[in-house]
Amino acid sequence: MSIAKQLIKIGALKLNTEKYFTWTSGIQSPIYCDNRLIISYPEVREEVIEAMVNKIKETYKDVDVIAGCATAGIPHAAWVADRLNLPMVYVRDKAKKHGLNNQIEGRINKGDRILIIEDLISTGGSSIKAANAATDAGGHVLGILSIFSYNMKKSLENMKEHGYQSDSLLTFDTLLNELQSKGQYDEQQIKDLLEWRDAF
Ligand SMILES: O=P(O)(O)OC[C@H]1O[C@H](OP(=O)(O)OP(=O)(O)O)[C@H](O)[C@@H]1O
Ligand SMILES: O=C(O)c1cc(=O)[nH]c(=O)[nH]1
Repeated sequence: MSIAKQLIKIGALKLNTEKYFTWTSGIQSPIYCDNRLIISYPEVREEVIEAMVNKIKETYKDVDVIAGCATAGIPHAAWVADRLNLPMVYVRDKAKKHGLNNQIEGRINKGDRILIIEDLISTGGSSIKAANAATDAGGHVLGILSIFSYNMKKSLENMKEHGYQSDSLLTFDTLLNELQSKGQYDEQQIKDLLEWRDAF
């Protein structure tokens, strides 16, 4: 089953046009995709890991270190790193205020080729912040691989501005097609959602 179908099946998609969701960027959105649910479904996470591993073998075969973007990217990074027998790190959104004051947990050696694993990209702000931290730590970021992207202009511009390649297993457009073909959302709802997304 496709990842779009799986996300719909496990109830990861929430639509509420009455009360908008607040995203991490502050954007108010009628839709929320909770990819965190994937960890509770072995068959879905297996599909995600396999798709990520295939993408890495095809596009990022020189990668040295898999980096999970905290928090929702961490489990996927761990499973992928394990499958590829590669070192792993994870990157917090900011440095800890106690202990070793680390932003990155795990070891990055100078020149390590790093792939950032993220569960979802809206504006791209979180994954770019993680990629910048990995670069500051001496790594060379090959790209950012996410499960899902809204494909907002904002994120595409942000990635370009920072010079990061970005790939997603699934985009908003494909997901909406799936929702429409299942008859879950009608044509007008799909049109409204696309218009809303295109405003960013
Ligand atoms: O592309 P962006 O605009 O940055 O938005 C996407 C980010 O938002 C969510 O994380 P959240 O901040 O909710 O934290 P979590 O991963 O700890 O759940 C998601 O997991 C991404 O990291
Ligand atoms: O941008 C976000 O914060 C965000 C959007 C979304 O659909 N799902 C999510 O987990 N975070």
